[in-house]
Amino acid sequence: MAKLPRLAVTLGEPAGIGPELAVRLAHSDIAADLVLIGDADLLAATATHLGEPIDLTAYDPGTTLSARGRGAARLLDQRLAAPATPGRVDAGNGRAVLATLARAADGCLSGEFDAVMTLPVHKGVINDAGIAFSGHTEFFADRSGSAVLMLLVAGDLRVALATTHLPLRSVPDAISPPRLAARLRLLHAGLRRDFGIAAPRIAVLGLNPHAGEGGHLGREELEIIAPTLARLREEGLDLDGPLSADTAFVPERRARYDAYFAMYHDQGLPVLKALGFGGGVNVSLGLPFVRTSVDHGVALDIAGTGRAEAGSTLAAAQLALAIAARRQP
Ligand SMILES: NC(=O)c1ccc[n+]([C@@H]2O[C@H](COP(=O)([O-])OP(=O)(O)OC[C@H]3O[C@@H](n4cnc5c(N)ncnc54)[C@H](O)[C@@H]3O)[C@@H](O)[C@H]2O)c1
Ligand SMILES: N[C@H](C(=O)O)[C@H](O)COP(=O)(O)O
Repeated sequence: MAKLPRLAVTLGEPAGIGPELAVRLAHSDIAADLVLIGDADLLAATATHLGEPIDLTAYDPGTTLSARGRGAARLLDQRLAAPATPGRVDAGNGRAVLATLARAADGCLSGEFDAVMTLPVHKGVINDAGIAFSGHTEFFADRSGSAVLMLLVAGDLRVALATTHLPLRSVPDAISPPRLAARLRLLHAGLRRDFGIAAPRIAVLGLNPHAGEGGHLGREELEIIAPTLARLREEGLDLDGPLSADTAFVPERRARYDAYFAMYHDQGLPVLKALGFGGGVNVSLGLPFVRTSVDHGVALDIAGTGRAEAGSTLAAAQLALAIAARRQP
C-alpha cells in the first residue's frame, strides 16, 4: 500500500481551542499520517475532557504509515513549561509554543514532513514572553530565508495581502514597488502551481479611499501601484486595478477574479471572514514547503467548552495535502 502523506500539525496556543481541534482532526477521516506537535499531557487531557479519546503513538521519523485509524495520530512531544488552563494564557509557555513551530519548519525543510498545518497561536502572549513575533507567516519566512505571501482562501474567494501584521501607521511606507511586484509574482505563480489556475485574473486594490480619486485622496495609486501593475502586465500577469476597495468585492466582480490582492490585513480579511468564516484556510505562498492554517484565532472565550467548530481545521488539512500532492515532482 502507498504511504500516507505526513502532515505535521502544531497545537498552537495551549490555552486556546487548538488542542481540541487537533483531537477533532484525529477523529476525522483525513488520509494522512498525522504528526501532532505539542504537549502529550495537554492532548490527552483535552481528549478526555471532550469525551473523544485518541490513540496516540510516539512519533518515530523512520516509520512510515500506509493507513491511519479514526482517532489515531502520532505525537511529537514538546513539553509545556506549565500546565495549561483553557481560556487563560500564560507567557511562561511562549517559548514552548515557538519550539513547536521551529520543529515543524525544520522537519518540512528537511523533507521529513510533506506539509505543516498550524493551529492558532496567541501573538500577544509570545511577545509577552520576550520574543518578538508577529505571526507564523513571518516566522516561517525568516526560518526558511524566503519571501512569503499570505493568502486566505474561502471557496472561490482568495485574498492575498501586500502587507501582513503591521501597525496601520506603517502600511503606506511598506507599499513599495519591489514589495508589490514580488508579492504579486508569488500570487500569480502560486495560483498556477498550487491551485491549477492556468491564467489567473487578479484584482489589485488601491490603498486610499476610491483608489485615491485621481490623486485627490492620496497619491500611492498614481505613483506606486499603477506603474508597478503596468510593468507586471508586460511580464504577462493579468491584473486589474488599482480598484476602489469598497466596491471591489461586489458579487459581479467576485465572479470575475481568481484572487484579490489587498494592501493591508484589515482591508482584505474582514471581507473574506464575513463571507467564509469557519471554512477558510490561510496559505503561505513562497515558502520552500507547504503550510496552511485555520481562518480563525485562539478563541479563548470558548476554549474548553467543546464548542469549537472544526470546519476550518479540516479544510486547512485537506488543502495542505492537496497542495503537497500538486507539488510532487
Ligand atoms: N492562525 C493563527 O495563529 C491566528 C489567526 C487569527 C488570530 N490569531 C490570534 O488569535 C487571538 C484572538 O483573535 P480574535 O479574538 O481576533 O479572533 P478569534 O478567531 O480567536 O475569535 C473571534 C470570534 O470567533 C469565535 N471563533 C473563532 N474560532 C472559532 C471556532 N473554530 N469555532 C467557533 N467559534 C470560533 C470566537 O469564539 C470569537 O467569538 C489573537 O491573539 C490573534 O493573534 C491567530
Ligand atoms: N492574519 C491571519 C488571520 O487573521 O487569520 C492570522 O493572524 C494568522 O497569521 P499567521 O498565519 O501568520 O499566524
